[in-house]
Amino acid sequence: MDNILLEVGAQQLAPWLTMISSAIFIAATSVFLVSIWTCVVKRPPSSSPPAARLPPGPWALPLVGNLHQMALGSSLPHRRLRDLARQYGPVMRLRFGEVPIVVVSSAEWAKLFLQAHDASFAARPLLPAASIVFYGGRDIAFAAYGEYWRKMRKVCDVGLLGTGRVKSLYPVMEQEVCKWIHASISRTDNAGISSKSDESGDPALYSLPPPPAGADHEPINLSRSLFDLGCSINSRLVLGMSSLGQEEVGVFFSLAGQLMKAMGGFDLVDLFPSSELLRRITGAHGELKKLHAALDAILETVINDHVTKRSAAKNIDDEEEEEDLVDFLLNLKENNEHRQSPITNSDIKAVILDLLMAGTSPWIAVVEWAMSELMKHPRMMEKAQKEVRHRFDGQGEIVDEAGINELQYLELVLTETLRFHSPGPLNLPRENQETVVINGYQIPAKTKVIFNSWAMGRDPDHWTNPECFDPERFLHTSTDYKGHHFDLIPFGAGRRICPGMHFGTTIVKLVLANLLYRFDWELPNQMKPPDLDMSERLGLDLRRKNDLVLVPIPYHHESIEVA
Ligand code: HEM
Repeated sequence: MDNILLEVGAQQLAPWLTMISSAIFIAATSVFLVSIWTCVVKRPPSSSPPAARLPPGPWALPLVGNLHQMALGSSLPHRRLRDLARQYGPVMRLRFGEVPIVVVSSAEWAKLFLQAHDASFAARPLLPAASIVFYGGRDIAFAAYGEYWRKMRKVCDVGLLGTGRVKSLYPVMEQEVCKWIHASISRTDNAGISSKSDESGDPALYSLPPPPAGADHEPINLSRSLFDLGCSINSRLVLGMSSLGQEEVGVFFSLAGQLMKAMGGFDLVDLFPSSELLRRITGAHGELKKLHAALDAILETVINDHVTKRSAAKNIDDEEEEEDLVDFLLNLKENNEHRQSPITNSDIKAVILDLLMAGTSPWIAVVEWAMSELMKHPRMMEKAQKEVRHRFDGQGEIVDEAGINELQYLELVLTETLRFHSPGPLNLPRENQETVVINGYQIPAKTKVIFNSWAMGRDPDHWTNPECFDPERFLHTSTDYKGHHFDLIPFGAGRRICPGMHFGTTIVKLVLANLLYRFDWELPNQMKPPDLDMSERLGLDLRRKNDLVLVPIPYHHESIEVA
């Protein structure tokens, strides 16, 4: 019955249903045709894409911009910027005073900026303080992207990597590390160190006397001691062939240390670089200028000494005279004398200061952090020591360059330290000369672009347990720090990648290998590994907040003597 009624009803409704479905069909077809017309016929030509927008970012106050957000909480800038990026995204817009800033915090975006658009971001903003220290940006790091920068960068690529006429630097490093171990760690002074390289010209091999019997195991301040080592290596590489006495060299490095501190400090003028008034009222950078003038005078002496020695060597036709970095720069100056843009003494001084500053502090930070992590993780310390001792024991060699490059676990420790404690957590900023559009975001010309390599190294989308120090995470991956894997860019990437990467990692491994080979290490005052404080402080580099103080206990090898 119900079925008959339904059937009758359906028959009566049929014409209506037909009419309704026809109407729906006509309406749908019209909508479809109209939308096609709008999309295809009325659509603006493809050469004018939808207007690009600025990257997202927190709201900014009129004068200070986003400074107040940076001041919130007690965390350091790289941590605060990571927290803000979690809210606003991996490419984020900020403004500090009058300086527009974009912060890049993910590997995907870093790859777009530093690979796909590398040429557009190959310049650096010349910060007012850097302009004073580096003679208006005549160094490498702050030089305008162009011919001069290319020429000076070769100083690093050729001079520091030891090719060309400049002697390989490894024997110098090895010698200085060896002396340092005696003077600062074993405290046996330099007595007994003999350098066979002086006699034979071979890469340096040294014999060490055994540590004094019954010597007390006193704690040493490894952080300060590493600074001394940095000074003596630099002194050999840069000032070594000048007539400066020990005292003058000491003054030079003390001034350089103060200059670095002053550069790392906060200055209002950096936030309003266009304000001449502010510059005058605050007497901006007074301290920096004074320190710089004192260093300038010493560097001028160093250059003059080199010039005198070179002309004396020419007179006696001494082809074999050893060259150092200053000679290399003086050669460059002589070769460019008749060109349109000759190289001046100020240029040479700028590059020397650059290499002293960029080239010392970061590797010291890496050694400090690596030793701290190994002290916190005794199992890792044991593994690293076993490897070094196995490789070098009884072979008559003391951690030579070929040997340290075979230390696989040490390389893993180094890589993990660079991931977990990127010494320059915000790298060095870049700047674009023209407006660039990347993935729909507009980056206006003259934006300061910051790469938070520290945040990328701890990005949970890329790393398992990112907050754990675990060297073995790199055991079965091809990921390295050389600028091809954008989740790990402690040396930057692209054309302005750090030119001292090889030099820096070599010295870190050399120092660590020596420390692990020759000593067992303890924390002072019966401190337990979990109690070791790992707080950070950010100056020019990310360092330990408190100096690392450790007790070295000489390890008695069966054979330390060089055969
Ligand atoms: C562990 C040690 C080091 C770390 C972590 C480090 C890190 C960096 C970073 C992040 C940059 C910026 C790269 C970019 O913009 O993409 C840089 C640039 C630079 N570094 Fe290093 N660096 C180290 C050691 C050294 C050493 C030993 C030297 C020289 C002796 C050096 C000289 C320079 C110079 C001259 C630049 C500027 C390059 C340019 O603008 O073309 N660095 N470094």
